[in-house]
Amino acid sequence: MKKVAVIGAGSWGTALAGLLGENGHEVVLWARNKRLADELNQTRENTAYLPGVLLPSSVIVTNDLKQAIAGARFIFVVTPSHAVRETAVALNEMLTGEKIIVSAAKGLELGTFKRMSEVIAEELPAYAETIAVLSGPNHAEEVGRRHPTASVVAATSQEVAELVQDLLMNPFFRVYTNPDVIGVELGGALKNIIALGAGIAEGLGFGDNAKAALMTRGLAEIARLGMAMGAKPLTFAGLAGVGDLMVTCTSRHSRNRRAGIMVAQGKSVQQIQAETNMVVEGIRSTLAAYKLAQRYKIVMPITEQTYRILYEGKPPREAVLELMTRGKTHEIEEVAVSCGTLWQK
Ligand SMILES: NC(=O)c1ccc[n+]([C@@H]2O[C@H](COP(=O)([O-])OP(=O)(O)OC[C@H]3O[C@@H](n4cnc5c(N)ncnc54)[C@H](O)[C@@H]3O)[C@@H](O)[C@H]2O)c1
Ligand SMILES: O=P(O)(O)OC[C@H](O)CO
Repeated sequence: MKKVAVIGAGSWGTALAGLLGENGHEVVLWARNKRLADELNQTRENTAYLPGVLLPSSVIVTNDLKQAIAGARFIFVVTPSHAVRETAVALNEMLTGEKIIVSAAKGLELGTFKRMSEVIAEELPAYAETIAVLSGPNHAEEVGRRHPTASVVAATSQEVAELVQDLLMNPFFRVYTNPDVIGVELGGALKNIIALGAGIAEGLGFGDNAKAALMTRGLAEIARLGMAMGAKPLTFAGLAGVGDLMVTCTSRHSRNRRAGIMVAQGKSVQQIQAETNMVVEGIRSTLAAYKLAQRYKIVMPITEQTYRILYEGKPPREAVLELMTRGKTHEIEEVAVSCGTLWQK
């Protein structure tokens, strides 16, 4: 049994706290909102973020960060990505002793365009070597209901990755390790952009062909940017790459896909954010990836069109037409580029 703190009581933090509690660990879940913490302690159900799932009685919920991390060997950071830096800053004043920090947020920081593990390492330099990243096709709604799920833990230290793997593994949650932290994090952040696109296509009334094309060509551009940023191409063929891309583009649970449908219905980013209490990470990631593509001089047509729809008000049908009528290109050569062999070209 290990002491674990889970920071963030949204859908994913709540599901992870439940999973860790069921695995027999001593878990404290931190909720920003005291009312939510009190309600969770009493009813065990997070009606706002994970209705229908009951937390095991072993999980304690608090809105006192110091209490949450007291004695914890493992700290899961599960806030939305835009709150990860402020969370790490707050933790920095409190952390002492050996800790493993697990980043479970899927996004890129606006302005710096840093990955979440980079943000955490910057604010918690003493723990830079013991940061792990958790990613993969993992909807909280299904993990909370013990549906068979596979996930991946990335860390530069194999020992750290295996400690987190051992903590999480159980008969319904299977965890793999991967040393490619950059690839695992970028796969999780960039797939949300393609999910927005898949939702837009769905909202426009297009069918499965369009979605399959978006997913496949989306993966090619994720891999292109990822490799330019130092990721290993094969990671994108794994759970944090194609696995997460498939689930987020097709699942009824996907917030990014649902937001894309709303975009196709003519709603603005502001309207969508006002209408949902849940984070839609792809909205910020689209802006970050669009800027990163310029910085690394990578062609990312789907990301670019998604950016133009979200941030410049381009009509979605115009964006689709532009994607479909781009200059001719060669799939195999591009796949080879995605796989690294022609990367120097
Ligand atoms: N929901 C999933 O299935 C899932 C799965 C894997 C990864 N993730 C990732 O986990 C992260 C959290 O997502 P979620 O689905 O749990 O979010 P959510 O939308 O369900 O809940 C967000 C939570 O964050 C809190 N929050 C908002 N702003 C905050 C701030 N400034 N400081 C602290 N807390 C704040 C909210 O009060 C709420 O409890 C995201 O990066 C998401 O991509 C989610
Ligand atoms: O599918 P979304 O957009 O809800 O994102 C949630 C997780 O990243 C799925 O693994």
